[in-house]
Amino acid sequence: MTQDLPSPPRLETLAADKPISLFLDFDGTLVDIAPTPDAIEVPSDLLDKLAALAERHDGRVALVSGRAIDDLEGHLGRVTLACAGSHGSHCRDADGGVVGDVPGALAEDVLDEVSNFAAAEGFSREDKAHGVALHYRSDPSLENRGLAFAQKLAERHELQVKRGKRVIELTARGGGKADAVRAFMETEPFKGSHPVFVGDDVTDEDGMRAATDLGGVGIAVGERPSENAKYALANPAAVHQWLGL
Ligand SMILES: O=P(O)(O)OC[C@H]1O[C@H](O[C@H]2O[C@H](CO)[C@@H](O)[C@H](O)[C@H]2O)[C@H](O)[C@@H](O)[C@@H]1O
Repeated sequence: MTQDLPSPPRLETLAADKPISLFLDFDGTLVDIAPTPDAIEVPSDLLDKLAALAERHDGRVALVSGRAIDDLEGHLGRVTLACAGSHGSHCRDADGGVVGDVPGALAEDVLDEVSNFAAAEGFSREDKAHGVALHYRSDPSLENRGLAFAQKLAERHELQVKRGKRVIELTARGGGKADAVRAFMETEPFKGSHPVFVGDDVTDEDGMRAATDLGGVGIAVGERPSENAKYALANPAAVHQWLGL
């Protein structure tokens, strides 16, 4: 780990004087980064362990992922925790009820343009209910071309561009991991607790900032220097250990 941040106190210590909520990113935080989105290795008991963690914290655990919720469920099974997909565009409570506002899907002509560009330039495309991602892990030299394309398209269609690990994404404006944290924190069982956001990527900075603003902390995972984290953990294995999964 290259960043100069201390390890967090033990989870039990952090939760000793005040109720905390755990907001957990998925890729790079709970599972290791893999060559393609579908190649991740997800322990078969991960969801059960997360459910047990949620039970220990009276339901105050939420997954906050860039992936669409359907995609997460394809890897984990039916998620019975609070959950935010597509970078916080779609938030669901533990009973499946919608939390906060949900933006619409991207317009067909935008999706067609992204699809044509991806096919012509060698990106791998990931469609989501509330956005679309262009992956270039197999050829990092595509980054600048992908970014220029996404920025122009975002300007023309009033969308936002999100950056991640070897991925460029387009989503509707508004929404994000900060909004997801804030929306959950206004509802039970999160209300009145101190949010702890754990994540590894650029989009997680928003979640960490929101958690800090609301009296909690951010925990960065891995080597990427973080502007908003107070603590750091080396990798997903260290996250599992810290969470007691
Ligand atoms: O917010 P997250 O849960 O961390 O999701 C971020 C993106 O994760 C996935 O892409 C990343 O992980 C892939 C598997 O390790 C990797 O192949 C890819 O290069 C990474 O960018 C996911 O596919 C995206 O939809 C998420 O936005």
